[in-house]
Amino acid sequence: MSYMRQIPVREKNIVLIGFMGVGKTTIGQLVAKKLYRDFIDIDVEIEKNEKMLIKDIFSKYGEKEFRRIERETISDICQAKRCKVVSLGGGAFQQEEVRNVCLENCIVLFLDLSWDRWKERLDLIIESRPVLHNRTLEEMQELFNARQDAYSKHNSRVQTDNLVAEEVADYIVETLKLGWDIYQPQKD
Ligand SMILES: Nc1ncnc2c1ncn2[C@@H]1O[C@H](COP(=O)(O)OP(=O)(O)O)[C@@H](O)[C@H]1O
Ligand SMILES: O=C(O)C1=C[C@@H](OP(=O)(O)O)[C@@H](O)[C@H](O)C1
Ligand SMILES: [Mg+2]
Repeated sequence: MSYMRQIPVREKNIVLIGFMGVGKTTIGQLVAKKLYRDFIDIDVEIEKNEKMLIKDIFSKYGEKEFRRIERETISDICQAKRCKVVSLGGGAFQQEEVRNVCLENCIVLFLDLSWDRWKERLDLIIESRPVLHNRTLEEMQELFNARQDAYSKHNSRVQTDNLVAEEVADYIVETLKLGWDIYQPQKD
């Protein structure tokens, strides 16, 4: 086993994962403010670095290239930074390298939302999420279901169905402070 320097828990980045539209960006910002930490949204980092919107990266270079950029951005940030709150894009955790780097270096929180509640948010998010374009609702549900396996690798899960964003953020802060429900996921 390679030698790895342990990161003190209170310095670990807090990483939010979950399907697109569950609230990672909105809630990540709130959690960062409540914990007096900097907030990093991986999609915003990518847009800044590439000087392009995510949907334009998809249309110009394709999803495969977006995933490469996404993987490298997450890997760099999760290894180099401390004490941040980091929101990933909803597809990032499908990549094994992303899961490994996050679970080895950070506290990974899964924002869970039921399919029925998620459907109600579709109009809010569809325009800026190219992965949803040209898919029927049934196909979106298949994608939603197919991704749950990757999200099951986390250190804690927050069920968000009946909570507004502020309530989810408060719950996360309490969870972190009191060490509720923080566990190690099973290995792949
Ligand atoms: N807990 C919540 N309850 C209701 N609406 C929410 C909640 N969290 C986020 N939203 C709304 O859902 C949409 C998607 O949120 P966003 O933070 O961009 O999600 P993600 O980053 O996971 O794709 C936004 O319009 C946001 O205001
Ligand atoms: O789930 C996905 O494949 C994606 C989710 C988006 O982020 P959010 O989860 O923040 O919407 C963004 O990274 C990109 O549009 C692809
Ligand atoms: Mg987001």
